[in-house]
Amino acid sequence: MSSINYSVVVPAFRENGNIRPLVTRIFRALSQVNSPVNPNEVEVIIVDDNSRDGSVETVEALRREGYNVRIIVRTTERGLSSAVVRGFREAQGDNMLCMDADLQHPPEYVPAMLAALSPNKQFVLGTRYAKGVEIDEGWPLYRRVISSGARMLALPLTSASDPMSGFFGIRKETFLKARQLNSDGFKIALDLLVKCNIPSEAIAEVPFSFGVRAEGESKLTGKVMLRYLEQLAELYWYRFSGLIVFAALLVLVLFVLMARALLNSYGGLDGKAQSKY
Ligand SMILES: Nc1nc2c(ncn2[C@@H]2O[C@H](COP(=O)(O)OP(=O)(O)O[C@H]3O[C@H](CO)[C@@H](O)[C@H](O)[C@@H]3O)[C@@H](O)[C@H]2O)c(=O)[nH]1
Ligand SMILES: [Mg+2]
Repeated sequence: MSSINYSVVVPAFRENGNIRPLVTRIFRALSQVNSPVNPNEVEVIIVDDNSRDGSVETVEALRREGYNVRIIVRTTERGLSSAVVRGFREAQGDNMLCMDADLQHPPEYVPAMLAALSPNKQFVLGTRYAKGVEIDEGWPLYRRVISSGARMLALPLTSASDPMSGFFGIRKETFLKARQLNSDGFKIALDLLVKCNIPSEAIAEVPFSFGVRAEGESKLTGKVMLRYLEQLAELYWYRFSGLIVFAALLVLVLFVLMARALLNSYGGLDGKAQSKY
């Protein structure tokens, strides 16, 4: 039986410069005396979309040095969310974490994030909006505005304080229950929270200080933001369609009742007094 209990999944596109510091820092953090998680029970899975920038060679070198890391290279698919889903499907651990490659999610929080998962806490969310943590001053104002807007729009869907952080974990048993996942765009955490129907008491939150990208460039484009709005519309329908249909039926019934009352007041529906108008 595999002794791997924890899988850290990292979607990566053109992140070669960040992979070595990411992996070495994750395992260094796990090897600290106070780490709640045994590093020998952890695997790291990089899901790369055929970057061809030396990422494969970097991972091979790390493996030779003894780090439990592997890389999946996808050649026919692209996108952050679908890369995460692929990594989760291939993960051996019952406890799975998703984090970015660019060190904006500091690897030093990985032990606490992994340890927060348990049968009672099926989901863990790294949150940037809590006491004692901060967002790096170098993170641009326009990104802060977009992030706040995106967060507000998601408020009716989940009680989680920062479903947009991109730093989150889920238990495999819950992930396997997800139906109709939307693997487009960047917001896989929000999709999982809604589609797995995770109650607020099953969500653990771990405050973390959000950094700036170490190397390379962000892949968040206008198209990705548009996809987010489409995804929100789908999630609102998913969660509230019953309510929307009920409200529509209620309006229809009220309309019919009002129409009947109106017709009655003009002489009834029995045709005694035909309309003069
Ligand atoms: N495999 C794969 N990985 C991708 C792709 N696009 C992005 N990634 C990887 O996904 C991670 C996040 O991408 P960034 O380009 O760094 O995105 P960001 O603008 O910093 O946004 C991140 O932070 C936001 C928090 O403000 C998060 O909301 C967002 O989900 C993401 O985590 C990085 O490791 C990046 O390489 C893709 O098409 N394919
Ligand atoms: Mg980033």
